Amino acid sequence: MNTGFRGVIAVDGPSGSGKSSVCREVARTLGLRYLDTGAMYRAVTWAALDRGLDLTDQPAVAALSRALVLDVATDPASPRIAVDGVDVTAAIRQTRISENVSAIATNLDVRSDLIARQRALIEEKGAGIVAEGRDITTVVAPDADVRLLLTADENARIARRARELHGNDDAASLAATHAQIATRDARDSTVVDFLVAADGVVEIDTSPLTFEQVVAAVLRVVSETAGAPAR
Ligand SMILES: Nc1ncnc2c1ncn2[C@@H]1O[C@H](COP(=O)(O)OP(=O)(O)OP(=O)(O)O)[C@@H](O)[C@H]1O
Ligand SMILES: Nc1ccn([C@H]2C[C@H](O)[C@@H](COP(=O)(O)O)O2)c(=O)n1
Repeated sequence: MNTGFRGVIAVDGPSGSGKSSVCREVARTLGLRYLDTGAMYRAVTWAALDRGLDLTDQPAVAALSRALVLDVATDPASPRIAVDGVDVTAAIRQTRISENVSAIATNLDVRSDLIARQRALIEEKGAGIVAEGRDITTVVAPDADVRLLLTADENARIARRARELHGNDDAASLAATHAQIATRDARDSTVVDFLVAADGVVEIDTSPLTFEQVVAAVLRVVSETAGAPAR
């Protein structure tokens, strides 16, 4: 479906709320670009580990971030990211990156650098985009045409991630996933608020909804606030 909507859709939410999967599908449906800002924090983490940096050395990590060439491809059918010419799309999903990315995401100088890059990507080409992360509705693109917060209760988020990572949501998988998600969200929320909707941001609680229902709910909000027809 290509509706003619060419605006900016900003989406935030905690880990496992469904941002990436839902936003990719919404972008595909509306014929928009798709920006996964979390992938950019992960790419800087990959580079810092690759260079053997101490992640707590904030000035050194920020200097590295500013020096990196980040190529971000925003086709929702195949979102990719490269660091200094190395495609790290798969590598940034490794557990070692998930375990270390909060050290980078809480580095305020890295945030300034990546926020500037994200704004440039959002404005690029004059084409519309769905951008998702933790601070898109509040900091990166507070003037977006559509602003959404996807939430889900912690149990739902942990079960989703356990099924994705371990193929099931038995007790052992839930316990392993709980530690990862809760620790990361707690650290990340020290620098940005992605748990409470800011003024003007529409919250969708995805806990009781299927993936398809969430996509439909987002398209409905887009239609209501920006005039693109819902499917
Ligand atoms: N409504 C839903 N019901 C069940 N599973 C879902 C739903 N939405 C997404 N999922 C699944 O939950 C998992 C987590 O979704 P996704 O990666 O999109 O979350 P996220 O908010 O982007 O998390 P993160 O910020 O950690 O990357 C994926 O396996 C996805 O397919
Ligand atoms: N705009 C953003 C996007 C992401 N982060 C942080 C939060 C996570 O720890 C990390 C990776 O994000 P994910 O791929 O899990 O969505 O980056 C952030 O602080 N701000």
